[in-house]
Amino acid sequence: MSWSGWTKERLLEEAEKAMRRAYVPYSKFRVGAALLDAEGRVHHGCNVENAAYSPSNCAERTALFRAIADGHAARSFQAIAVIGDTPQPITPCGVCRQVISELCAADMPVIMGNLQGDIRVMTAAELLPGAFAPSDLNYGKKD
Ligand SMILES: O=c1ccn([C@H]2C[C@H](O)[C@@H](CO)O2)c(=O)[nH]1
Ligand SMILES: [Zn+2]
Repeated sequence: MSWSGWTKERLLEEAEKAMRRAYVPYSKFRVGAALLDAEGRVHHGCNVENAAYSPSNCAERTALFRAIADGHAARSFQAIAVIGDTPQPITPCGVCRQVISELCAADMPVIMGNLQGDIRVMTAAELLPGAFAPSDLNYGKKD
């Protein structure tokens, strides 16, 4: 079994639990994420909005930042599942794609789902070809 015994469906169930905890007074659009770490444990994330709108954080970034803050190494994660009440499997926003591209391995699966049970899987690299990368920061620097 892949992913420490977890399946896409069970990770999406965990993401759906997190979805219920979303703080979304403005959009009323709940999103949940479940990030699987190297030890097979799940870190939940939900979207957390703000009256000033731009400080709002997506479910995917909440889960990733939470796991990093808990001491998990960047690019050590096995998978992330994301779910929303969308007609097709939910698709991460551009900001989250950029964060996923830095904090997850290029071949890490991103499992996208909706409440009807539709599932789509893409790798982190497929979600953001040409991402701005840490190596771009140092290009051309003398020391
Ligand atoms: O993949 C996504 C897409 C959107 N949102 C959030 C941002 C905002 O709070 C609400 C509406 O865009 O959904 C996520 O958390 N993840
Ligand atoms: Zn996002």
